[in-house]
Amino acid sequence: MTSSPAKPPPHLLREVLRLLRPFWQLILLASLAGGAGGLAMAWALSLINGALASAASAGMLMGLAALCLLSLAGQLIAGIGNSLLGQRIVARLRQEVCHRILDAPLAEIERMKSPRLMAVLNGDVEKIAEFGNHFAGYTTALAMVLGCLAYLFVLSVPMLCFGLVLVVLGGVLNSVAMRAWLVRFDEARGLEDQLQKQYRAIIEGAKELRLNRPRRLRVERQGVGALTNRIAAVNGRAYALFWAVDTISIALIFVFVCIVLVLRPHLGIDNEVITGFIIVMLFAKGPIEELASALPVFSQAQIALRRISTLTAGLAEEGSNVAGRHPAPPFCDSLALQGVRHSFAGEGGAGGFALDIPHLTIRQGEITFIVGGNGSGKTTLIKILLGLYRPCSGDVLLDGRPVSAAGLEGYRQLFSGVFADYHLFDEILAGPGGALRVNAWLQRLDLAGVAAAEGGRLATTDLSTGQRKRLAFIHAVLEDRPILMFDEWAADQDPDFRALFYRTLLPELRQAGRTVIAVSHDDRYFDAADRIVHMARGRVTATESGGARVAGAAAAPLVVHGA
Ligand SMILES: Nc1ncnc2c1ncn2[C@@H]1O[C@H](COP(=O)(O)OP(=O)(O)OP(=O)(O)O)[C@@H](O)[C@H]1O
Repeated sequence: MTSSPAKPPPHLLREVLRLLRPFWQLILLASLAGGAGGLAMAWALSLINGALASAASAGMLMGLAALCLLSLAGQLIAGIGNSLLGQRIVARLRQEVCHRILDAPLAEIERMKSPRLMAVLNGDVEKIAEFGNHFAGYTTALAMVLGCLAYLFVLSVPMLCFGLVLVVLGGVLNSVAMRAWLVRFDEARGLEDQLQKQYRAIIEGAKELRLNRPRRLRVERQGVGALTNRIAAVNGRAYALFWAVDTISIALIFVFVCIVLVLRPHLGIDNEVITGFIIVMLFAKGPIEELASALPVFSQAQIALRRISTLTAGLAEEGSNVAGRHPAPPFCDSLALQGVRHSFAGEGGAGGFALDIPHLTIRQGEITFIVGGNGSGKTTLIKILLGLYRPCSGDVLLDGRPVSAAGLEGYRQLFSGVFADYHLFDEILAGPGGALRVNAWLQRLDLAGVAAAEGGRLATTDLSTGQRKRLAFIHAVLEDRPILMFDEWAADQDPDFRALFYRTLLPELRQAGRTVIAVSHDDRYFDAADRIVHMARGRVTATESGGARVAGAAAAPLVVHGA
């Protein structure tokens, strides 16, 4: 079972072009409309300038009205087109990031840690959404500025040169400043990753923080307080720089207007050209300011896009095509691990962990318990058996045949279960007769009074810990998969439900032809298993038959491995 390795992060420009490519028709339409609007506006400015210099004729006024209409229509179409474009790109980006997270091997998601993933989903994607929301305004402003330059070109080449010098000066100034504020925004973004951890602590640690005042003060002052202040200071410096550059850019416009006025007698350029230049400069001030205000948002979007590309490139793909059909393969005889080794590297001086299973068989239609001390590797073994972790070496065998990478998605469809750190979905995916079956199970597990189900959706999942776990059991059973896995399911059930689980539910599942793999510490009920796999320090130390098939079945002897 192999996955394609993580790729190096793509070049930013290539990434932007890749995102834009599917929308080229919309981009073309919006650009043409924006360009036409900008040119019409430039032409209208020239008519206004002409009308100021001489009396306006009726034809000129009609032409001016037509050009204004054309300019407005161009702006409208470009605005709507670019808004749609911005929104579609953001939607595509959101879908892509979610897809990459869903498609990545579980081990990588666990390695990335949820605060980092949440920071990308909530922070970076939203930063790009913010840029996307203003995208139409920026492109309209750009069309206006280009239209103004076009008018200057028609008006007089020296005036165009003045305009271009102004644009180049402003551009150089902004790009130098942009480099400085990119560094600051990047630093702030790094701090935001740490802030996500603190957010998680104040939400998930709500109980502990209310009980422990010194810890709460630590989180509040040294965690959230210190981090938010540092982010504010770093972002504040970046924005101060932006406003300084913005003010200088606007001042440049006035300086150029003054220079032209002062030099007018020496330039030998007639008055109409000079007034045209001044009108254009003052008109272009608004769009130029709008474009300048785009730069910090653009810088932040650039950082966000780089982070998203680095994250998604860092996530290897399993290559599972979930859109295709992946029926579960038949399961007739056994699941087995053959020569499986898997290891976790230790972090910060910790020793790491290695699982080493030369051979292990789980028989179809049996109840197998996996038992052992904390940290002995039971959950890791389960994740390998269910195809969630790919072992570093060795094979997972289904009915004696190795599960290939291509068959992995189908193989996983053989299982449902309740993990120790399960997630309770509020929609129950039960097949035909779903509602009736859900209600019957709710009755049976004493949940009918607290958790009603309507249209396959649970009215509430705000229940006690044990009740939530029973709901998770209902989810797992109603998925009708041939193999069910329970990781310490009964640990938080009361004695009655614990007994129901081991003495009634598990035997019923086996009776119905299901295979059950359960991690358990309940040695009182070990006799409920057909087979017990003992683990210690990442190895299977013994397998023995339980007492489940009592009534005359000769208990197989304890087989001690590696003794
Ligand atoms: N994602 C991971 N990254 C690094 N180490 C891990 C990871 N998951 C588990 N480990 C390490 O592997 C070892 C075995 O963990 P595992 O969860 O399989 O034990 P377990 O037998 O299920 O324990 P418990 O009975 O406490 O649930 C532990 O020492 C743990 O620190």
